[in-house]
Amino acid sequence: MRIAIAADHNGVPMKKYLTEWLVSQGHEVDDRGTHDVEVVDYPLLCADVCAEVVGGTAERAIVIGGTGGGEAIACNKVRGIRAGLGHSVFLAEISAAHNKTNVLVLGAKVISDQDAVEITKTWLTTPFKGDRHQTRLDQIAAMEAGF
Ligand SMILES: O=P(O)(O)OC[C@H]1O[C@@H](O)[C@H](O)[C@@H]1O
Repeated sequence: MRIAIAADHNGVPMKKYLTEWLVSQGHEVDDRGTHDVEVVDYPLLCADVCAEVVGGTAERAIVIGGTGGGEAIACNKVRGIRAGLGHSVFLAEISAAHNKTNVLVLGAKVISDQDAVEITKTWLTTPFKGDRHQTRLDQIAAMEAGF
């Protein structure tokens, strides 16, 4: 899978760890930064990777922040993006199965690097359930179009 990844200054080590794992699993990873601990503004990073997903150069994106809270808000402002916080394997499973998220948001201050791998593995491999969940996604898409 083609995956775009970004992290703010809080998530750089986790991004490196997760990217190495993703590549070891055969994924094509586009690392959009940031690359050091200098403080950056996460909305710009979110906009960048979300544009990749919406534009089709990446199938999915992963964004890592401190908690991920701000990143989730920012990503969900982009038309066509469904971003979900992945603070546990259960959340990641529901995020994929119910919400068909195309962006996974992680918090480097909330979970460990090893947790991030397990959460990402679940998110990438859990199929969308469709059915009533598709109805809700359609309703969300209609909201997005209307506002
Ligand atoms: O590290 P600072 O700049 O204080 O705060 C940024 C973090 O605040 C949260 O919304 C985000 O998860 C982001 O990573």
